[in-house]
Amino acid sequence: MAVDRASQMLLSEGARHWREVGREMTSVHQDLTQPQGQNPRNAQRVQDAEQQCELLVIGAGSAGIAAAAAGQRAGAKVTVIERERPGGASLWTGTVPTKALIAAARAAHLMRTADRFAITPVEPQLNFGELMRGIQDRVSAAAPTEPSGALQRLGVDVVAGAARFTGPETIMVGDVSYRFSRAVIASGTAPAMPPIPGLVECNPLTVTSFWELRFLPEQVTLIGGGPTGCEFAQALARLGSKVRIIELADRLLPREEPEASEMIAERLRSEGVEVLTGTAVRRAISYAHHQQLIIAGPDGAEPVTIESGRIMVTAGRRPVTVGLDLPRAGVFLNEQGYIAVDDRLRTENRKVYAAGDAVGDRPLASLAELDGEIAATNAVSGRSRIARHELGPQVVFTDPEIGRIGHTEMSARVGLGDWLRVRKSSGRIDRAIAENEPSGLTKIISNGHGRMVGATVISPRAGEVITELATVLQRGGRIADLASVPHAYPTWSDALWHAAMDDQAERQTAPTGRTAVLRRR
Ligand SMILES: Cc1cc2nc3c(=O)[nH]c(=O)nc-3n(C[C@H](O)[C@H](O)[C@H](O)COP(=O)(O)OP(=O)(O)OC[C@H]3O[C@@H](n4cnc5c(N)ncnc54)[C@H](O)[C@@H]3O)c2cc1C
Ligand SMILES: NC(=O)c1ccc[n+]([C@@H]2O[C@H](COP(=O)([O-])OP(=O)(O)OC[C@H]3O[C@@H](n4cnc5c(N)ncnc54)[C@H](O)[C@@H]3O)[C@@H](O)[C@H]2O)c1
Repeated sequence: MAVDRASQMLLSEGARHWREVGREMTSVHQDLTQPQGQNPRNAQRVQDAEQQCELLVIGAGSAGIAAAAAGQRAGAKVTVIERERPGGASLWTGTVPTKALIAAARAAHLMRTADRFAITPVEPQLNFGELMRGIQDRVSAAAPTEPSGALQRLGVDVVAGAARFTGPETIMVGDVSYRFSRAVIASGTAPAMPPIPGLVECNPLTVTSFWELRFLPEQVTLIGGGPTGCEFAQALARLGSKVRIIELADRLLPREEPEASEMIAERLRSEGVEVLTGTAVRRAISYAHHQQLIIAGPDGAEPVTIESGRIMVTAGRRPVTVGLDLPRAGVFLNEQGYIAVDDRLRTENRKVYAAGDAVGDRPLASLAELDGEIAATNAVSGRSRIARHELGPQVVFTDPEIGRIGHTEMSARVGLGDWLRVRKSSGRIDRAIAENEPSGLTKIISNGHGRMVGATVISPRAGEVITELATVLQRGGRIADLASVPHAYPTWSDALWHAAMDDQAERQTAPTGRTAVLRRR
């Protein structure tokens, strides 16, 4: 069967095969969608039109692949429907290629700033086309190591095409109908396009189309200063573009600690990026050879017109639900437009679960994988596992990196109220001194029982450092535990240990016990 051939192809090793699978799937899909009579294979298809499957997964991104692997491990026969390429946004346009771009940009930055190590600095010569080809090679190389490796061994059926619900237990792909016992929707997100008049006519770049560029734009204006905007702003500036970043909120990275926003804005400015916060883009205008933006600053000043260079939209993501015909399945969206689920990831249709970015919350590849696994095991084995996203660390891969787990100070005050303790230290540890790195930040927020509820680390490799705290939080979050574990010296993780030790010392020396050192709000 053609679909089985596609599935067989998926089992084969290597990045090139992924592309071939994509092409093969496209042709399978074309076969399936051609009018009957033009293709004899369709006659057979229509005869056994309704396929039965135990667990049907829509989307083969991080969440879908994890769901399929977990479902198959739990004993179900799993079918995955994917309309583009298995791997999803994380592999092809998001997590993996951005980190490859950032690594190249960092090399350029080190060359330019080598004088801080008494090495003659040089202005790097960039071959952008070669860089982009190299990034694609690295993405392809990462493909077999994605969780899809598990699918390869487990023998999940993979069907190419776009899934659409036709009822509470049925979906269509092309003209083939599938009846499922359980389903997991893992359809992900796509770049959001803010409703700015004239923007679409300017054909702005997005994180999806960026990877098709063959020349580095001389000038780029990024609209949106979240993680994507900040990572791209720094990388593009380091590679040699003249970069401007416009953020609607009054600071970059508005979901992070204000100290993180400040440090990143300062660093970006020092590397030549123009940072405009509290700024609204009123209109975009496309001319034959250039583009302009009309922007309005925070102070109620008159709007001004600026030359934008190439525009890139990094203003967030929107869930991919159009075309799924969710109401036919009795699946509904929440107020933000994401698929509404309970904490066990079940939709209002008890047979249908949803996972990953499509359910909103915290759109991260690591959490999408966790979601996928939980949704599939709950669906197949009737368990009631809860997705605890607060235990998942997240990282903004700027330089310095910003690692966070759990609450920020602000969200802790709103969410937990009284008896918060905030321990801040500059991160001026021996490793930073040895490497001549400027100070960073370690901020640990704990409750009155000495248990951590959130932390932010700003330093080189903060992504590795923060992950240690996931284990601490999982085991109850006692800061005393963190302080009691020797940390290798001199490492960046040392900053955590110092912060924990300071916290312990302060608690013990508080003259009148708890109230003396805790701030009541
Ligand atoms: C620029 C950028 C950088 C990022 N960096 C990081 C990072 O450093 N760390 C991190 O943890 N996360 C990062 N992320 C987030 C991460 O990429 C996402 O959280 C992750 O991809 C979500 O996985 P998902 O499976 O939920 O959705 P997706 O990866 O979007 O997969 C959804 C899949 O469903 C398919 N699909 C949709 N509709 C249908 C349909 N009707 N029928 C069949 N198939 C369908 C799509 O084709 C797609 O393959 C980044 C994202 C971006 C954009
Ligand atoms: N390192 C990482 O883990 C990483 C990196 C990139 C993206 N991601 C994930 O992908 C998701 C999307 O990231 P993102 O940065 O694209 O989106 P985001 O929603 O996190 O940030 C978008 C930013 O754009 C701003 N914005 C929105 N409309 C605007 C407008 N009209 N003008 C100016 N600014 C505007 C918002 O205020 C916000 O700060 C994130 O939630 C994140 O989880 C993760």
